[in-house]
Amino acid sequence: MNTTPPRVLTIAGSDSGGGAGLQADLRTLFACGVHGMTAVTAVTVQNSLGVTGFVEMAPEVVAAQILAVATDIGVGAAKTGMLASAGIIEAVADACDQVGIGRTGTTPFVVDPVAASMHGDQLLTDLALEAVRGLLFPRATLVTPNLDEVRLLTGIDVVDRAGQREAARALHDLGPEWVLVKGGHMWADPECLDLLFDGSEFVELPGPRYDTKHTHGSGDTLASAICSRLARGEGVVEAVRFGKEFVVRSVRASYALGAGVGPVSPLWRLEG
Ligand SMILES: Nc1ncnc2c1ncn2[C@@H]1O[C@H](COP(=O)(O)OP(=O)(O)OP(=O)(O)O)[C@@H](O)[C@H]1O
Ligand SMILES: Cc1ncc(COP(=O)(O)O)c(N)n1
Repeated sequence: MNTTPPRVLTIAGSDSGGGAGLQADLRTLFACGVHGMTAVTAVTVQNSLGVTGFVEMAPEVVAAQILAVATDIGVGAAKTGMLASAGIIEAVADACDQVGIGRTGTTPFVVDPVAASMHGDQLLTDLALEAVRGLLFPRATLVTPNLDEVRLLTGIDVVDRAGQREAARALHDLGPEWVLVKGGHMWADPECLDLLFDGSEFVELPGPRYDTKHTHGSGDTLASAICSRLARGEGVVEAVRFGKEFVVRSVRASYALGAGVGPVSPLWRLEG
């Protein structure tokens, strides 16, 4: 009999182009040696040029998927991606409470507050932002906003490293245990510095900025790689260091796809 690997649940939307969303999560989790499970929130019509539409799942179906896998298979860590609406966020918060995911329980919970695609297509209604702040952030072990999401959530327009620290403090005040302010969108910075904060100590995670436009799915890849380590029982700092190294190598391995933006690739982990 083989040993059962660690299990991670992603609560996210489908990207028909296969570069982001739950497809990026599943391939990252696979490359990290983890059994991935999905609670599908929405199905997007998407390719390398952007998102042209989506349909949402009914909130009770999202909740039922979470309960089905958690009560049978078990969840070592969970993450959220595209959540689409306030109704889905309420259902996710309630289902997570029922099965011990997040700070009301013991299972690490990573909230990636996806608001729009990298092409600027909206993936969350304006009303749902308040639910992200009020219902998800206080339950999160770790939140991983990019700088556009930081602006939407806090009103802070981060343009330099001092602003990144100010934003980390403001986000921590919303209730998560840890905050990771990602620096991929700090375009003037020659590096991609991600900043981790637990309310008292800052941990800087420096990294190169590769000269490529093919970074679709980098946020999902980072959060999934982090979850693969949290599900093994690692601490947040160790898991985030692993995730950062993993995503850097995945950006380096990114490839062109279609006529637009290609995805980062976790496939480097499976080669050789
Ligand atoms: N060009 C790049 N070279 C190296 N690392 C990068 C690059 N762009 C982003 N990253 C890293 O990828 C991760 C995701 O960062 P980013 O700030 O772009 O988040 P995101 O907008 O949620 O990602 P995406 O929307 O592309 O899925 C971070 O660790 C960031 O530092
Ligand atoms: C279903 C889904 N989830 C998340 C993203 C964000 O990824 P990106 O910012 O790389 O477009 C996306 N485009 N689609």
